[in-house]
Amino acid sequence: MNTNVLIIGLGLIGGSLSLALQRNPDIKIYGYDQDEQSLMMAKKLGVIHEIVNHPKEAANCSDYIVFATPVNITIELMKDLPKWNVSNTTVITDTGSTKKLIMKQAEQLINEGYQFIGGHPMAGSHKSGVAAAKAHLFENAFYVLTPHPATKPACLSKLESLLAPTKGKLVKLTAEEHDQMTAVVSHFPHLIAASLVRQLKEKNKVSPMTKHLAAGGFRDITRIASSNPVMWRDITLQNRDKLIGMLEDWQEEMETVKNLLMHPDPERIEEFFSAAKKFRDDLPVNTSGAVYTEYDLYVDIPDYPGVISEITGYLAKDEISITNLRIIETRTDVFGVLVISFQTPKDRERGEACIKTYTTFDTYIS
Ligand SMILES: NC(=O)c1ccc[n+]([C@@H]2O[C@H](COP(=O)([O-])OP(=O)(O)OC[C@H]3O[C@@H](n4cnc5c(N)ncnc54)[C@H](O)[C@@H]3O)[C@@H](O)[C@H]2O)c1
Ligand SMILES: O=C(O)C(=O)C[C@]1(C(=O)O)C=C[C@@H](O)C=C1
Repeated sequence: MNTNVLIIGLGLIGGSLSLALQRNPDIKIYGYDQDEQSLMMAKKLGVIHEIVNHPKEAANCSDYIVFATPVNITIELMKDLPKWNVSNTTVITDTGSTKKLIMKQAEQLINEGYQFIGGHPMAGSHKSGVAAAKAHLFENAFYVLTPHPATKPACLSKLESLLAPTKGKLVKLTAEEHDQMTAVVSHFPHLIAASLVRQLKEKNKVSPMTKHLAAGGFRDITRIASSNPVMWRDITLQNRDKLIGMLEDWQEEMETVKNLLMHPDPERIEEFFSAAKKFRDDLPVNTSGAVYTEYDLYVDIPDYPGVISEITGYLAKDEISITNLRIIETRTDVFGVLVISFQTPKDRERGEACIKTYTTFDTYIS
């Protein structure tokens, strides 16, 4: 017998979850999105099995309901849910990046007899929309669940078994713990990335060449500034108090940095960088999720038409998958640097060997 799942919000996360859940052939996915184009595309790409034009159409026959909408919208939809004729055995969850206000709203549903367990897969991208959805997005990433104290173990197990095909690492946290930790590793870094880009924008008015000098370093640290502003507006609003606390700590840290600059002492400056490097190098890089893990290969390429398709052609011939391609435009003479990202170190090793076999281009791993 089919297990019916209704996914509301068919963007990057709802779409990726839907694709991952379909690894279980018994799952049937009903999809709803307020955006008609996303809905049509989700169906066309095989991300969902069936379109519904209102959550009500599938809510009463669904074993699970997943909200994968921006966090403020999720709260609004949760208020509406009692009108959808949902069974008290249906497990309701969400994918929102914040948990405290969502769990506060869930309290009302739980008091009315509904089953709600908060969820947040700690993997994503700066890209939005169903076209960016990937079945493997959550593999090896932490997938946080925030059960309510009244949640029955059987209900939690039921959700855990639904999510098993994501191959995420399911962990339980309270909403408070979740929002504190994600403020540190996700929400605050997004504010800082946006601020760095805003600072560049201002400085660039004075020296318009500045932005052209932005190479790997600036691009790496600010990639997430290209994320969806509406999604980040809502996350920021919902985790405002934790972010204010983070900002106060940050201001202290910046005072320390200022001090290092005002009273320069080479040893202390080196120690400042060393302590950060040591901790960063020790982060668990072999997992996906909170730590960005693409494996980059740098290739010095001459500037002639077709060079990129030539390289991707060799990789395709040897059946080596890549996850991203970009060119660092720091050098305007005859060479540029092509950065090819792979999903695993093994793929990168094969990619490097392949390029060395077919070309004389220099390759580097940073
Ligand atoms: N992007 C990430 O990296 C990431 C990672 C983990 C969790 N999340 C969380 O997952 C949720 C979805 O994020 P996303 O990246 O998939 O966003 P997205 O913008 O790619 O998708 C959101 C989808 O929700 C739809 N939507 C908006 N209002 C709606 C409504 N009233 N009814 C139905 N559908 C509606 C939009 O049309 C869109 O298709 C958010 O709560 C976000 O905080 C995001
Ligand atoms: O990789 C990215 O672009 C992300 O921003 C993903 C990211 C994160 O901050 O790590 C963003 C929001 C989520 O709730 C979880 C993951």
